Amino acid sequence: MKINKPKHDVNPDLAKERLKCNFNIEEVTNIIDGGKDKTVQRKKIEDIALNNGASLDEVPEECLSIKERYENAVRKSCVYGNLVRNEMLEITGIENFESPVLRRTADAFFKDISPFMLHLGMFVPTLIGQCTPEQTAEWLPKALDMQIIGAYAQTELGHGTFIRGLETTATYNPEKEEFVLHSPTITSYKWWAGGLGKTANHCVVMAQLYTQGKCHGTHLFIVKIRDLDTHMPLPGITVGEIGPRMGFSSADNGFLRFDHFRIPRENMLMKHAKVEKDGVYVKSAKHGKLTYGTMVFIRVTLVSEMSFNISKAATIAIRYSAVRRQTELRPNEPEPQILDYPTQQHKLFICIATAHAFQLTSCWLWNTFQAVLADMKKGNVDTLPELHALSSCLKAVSTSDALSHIEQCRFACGGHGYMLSSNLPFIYSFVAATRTYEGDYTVLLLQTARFLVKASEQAEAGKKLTQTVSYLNRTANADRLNWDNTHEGIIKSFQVIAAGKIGQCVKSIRDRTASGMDYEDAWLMTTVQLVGAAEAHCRAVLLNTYWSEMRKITEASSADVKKVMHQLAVLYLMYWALEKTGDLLKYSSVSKKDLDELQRRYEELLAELRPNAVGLVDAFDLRDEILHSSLGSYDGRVYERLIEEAHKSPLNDEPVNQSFHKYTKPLMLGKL
Ligand SMILES: CCCCCCCC/C=C\CCCCCCCCCCCC(=O)SCCNC(=O)CCNC(=O)[C@H](O)C(C)(C)COP(=O)(O)OP(=O)(O)OC[C@H]1O[C@@H](n2cnc3c(N)ncnc32)[C@H](O)[C@@H]1OP(=O)(O)O
Ligand SMILES: Cc1cc2nc3c(=O)[nH]c(=O)nc-3n(C[C@H](O)[C@H](O)[C@H](O)COP(=O)(O)OP(=O)(O)OC[C@H]3O[C@@H](n4cnc5c(N)ncnc54)[C@H](O)[C@@H]3O)c2cc1C
Repeated sequence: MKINKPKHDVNPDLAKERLKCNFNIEEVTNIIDGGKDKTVQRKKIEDIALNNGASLDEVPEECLSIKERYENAVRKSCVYGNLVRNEMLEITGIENFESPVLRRTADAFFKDISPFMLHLGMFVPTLIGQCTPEQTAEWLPKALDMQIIGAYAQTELGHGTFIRGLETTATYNPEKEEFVLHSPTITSYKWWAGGLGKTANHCVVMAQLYTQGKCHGTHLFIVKIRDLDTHMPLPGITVGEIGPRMGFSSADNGFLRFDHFRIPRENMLMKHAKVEKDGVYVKSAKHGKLTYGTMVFIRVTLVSEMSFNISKAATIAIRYSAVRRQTELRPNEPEPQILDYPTQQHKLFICIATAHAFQLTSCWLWNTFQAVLADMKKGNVDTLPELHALSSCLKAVSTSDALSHIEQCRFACGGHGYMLSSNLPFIYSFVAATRTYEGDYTVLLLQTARFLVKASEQAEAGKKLTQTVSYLNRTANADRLNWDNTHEGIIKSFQVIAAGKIGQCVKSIRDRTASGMDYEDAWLMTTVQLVGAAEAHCRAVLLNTYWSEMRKITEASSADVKKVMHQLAVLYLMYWALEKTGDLLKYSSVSKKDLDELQRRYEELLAELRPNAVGLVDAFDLRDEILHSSLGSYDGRVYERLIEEAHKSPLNDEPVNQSFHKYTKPLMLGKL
């Protein structure tokens, strides 16, 4: 594999690490990309970006003012958008406009985020999923060609989670064949939509549909909000940016208020329901939640997005840990590389394993999603509830785990990890938002819990369950599992933990209703347990999927690659078994001796993986221009880069800042 040659000598410690690596890095890269041809395609697309000015910021993004950051991000988005439409989509195929490769390449342009991300990320998928064929023909080519730029405006100031509580109204007027969009209250302001504030000229709006005097619940509408020539907001539209946030600093999350704003009838997205010219409401969907389709799609894609973000953080922290030396272990001996500390390995190797676990699970989830779409095309919506339950918990757990692993990577880099130039704070604040957006962590786990409680009751009634919950059929009446210290044994024990927790929830709800509580209150009182049960189910799914997909995908691999991929998966199983010892003690016959043995094996495994650590992150094949990190670049010139970045601080533009003469000196002289 052609590695982009570093311009400088590689740090000697990092160079030695690469010599220690005992597996074929390229083979692992191919596995991560999904095949050799995919690696070639990815590199070709990355080359297009890198040869066309990506990563060329004279002043680092973080040193710019809010306005400058936004303007710079728009400039780069236009260069990038143009490359996407003219060159990159030709390689991926237009149907793969959401390809992870495009997403990954975007990072070569944006350290933070593109104000156009939601255009490709949510606006286009909504058009694809929610339009009739005629509407698709009208809107999609314009959107893909970026003749129109869109946002997804669902959340309001008063409601994000509870979609049915949204207050924006779309009232049909049959005389004019128009909908009137209106924001009746302060809490009905649309709030948060990415790109809505200043960038978008169109948006998809979720609003309560009224026709013939009746409310039919939330539906989607496409709305032009700005003049395409002047970009001025249209009369009846108040639109702006919501203000600085923890991250997303180069984008324009927006607010939007409608004042009796009129749109043609044809602008209701009518794939699943429509309003006839005379105002008659017709529902064609066989499932009530198909208008939520874009959210399911994004939840599915976020699992792979989390894999990518953990792999970036792990690459930075592991390369840095190979370069950094700290603390004398024995007098007069050189200070060890911090990567030699088992505590450091404990923080970091799980990140490599998790990146693989999420990548393989995301491919499996994507295939499941495609199968459900195919079912729905044939009119069968029976598989949707399982997909909703699965995508909800995997979105919740993958974003939450990614966040805590990325924070560990930052801790692992000590003070330098706190520097924006390390890129870890950017990665962290980007991922922090994913735990909330597209469905809050707790809320989504409670969605999964609804499905699990029903499944558990069906298992109790002797019904055969679908694949991801079929373990409930086997474990419904199991009390404590006999501990079996094999890999399959660990996976089974997680299924027993999940089944036990779900069973306990069902019991709590029944006990509470039996003592006179109504079902809603009994459910509410049990929600802390229900969240735990859904998380446990998700862990069982993740462990099982990672293990079985890893075995499948490495079947034809070389012995060394097989070995190291196997070691990572075992590490993942052991890490989580040790994290959940309380649950294991409760739901299996595991003994203190078994757990001590597991801990010993885990520590040995860390040592076994140690020589391959740098090779494993090199296999993620993240070019420096995508990584944007003073600590994580391929050549390991950590200290030189930290100094170079420090010199870029605008505060170093002059030797004395004017504030000295204005304020400090008068203070020193008692003249203030
Ligand atoms: C040009 C250059 C550009 C450069 C760009 C770079 C390239 C980029 C390329 C790609 C980028 C990809 C990255 C994408 C990044 C995306 C960023 C996204 C940003 C964030 C966007 C948002 O956040 S949008 C807003 C999202 N909002 C939410 O998620 C809200 C969460 N709430 C809900 O989903 C629901 O309200 C609820 C599920 C919590 C409850 O719903 P509701 O109250 O209506 O229903 P019930 O509780 O009564 O449930 C009824 C019944 O229905 C079931 N159900 C609920 N939802 C679904 C569903 N979606 N599908 C199927 N079934 C569902 C529910 O479980 C109940 O079932 P029962 O059988 O009755 O139990
Ligand atoms: C960076 C970012 C970008 C975003 N982009 C967009 C966008 O492009 N378009 C868009 O429409 N939206 C967007 N959002 C909004 C996002 O989807 C919502 O913030 C998210 O769905 C959570 O809703 P909320 O803010 O109303 O939180 P709330 O629902 O108010 O949550 C607050 C707390 O209450 C708890 N809670 C709420 N309901 C329940 C319940 N039923 N049971 C138990 N606990 C509950 C939650 O767990 C949480 O702890 C974005 C948000 C962020 C942060």
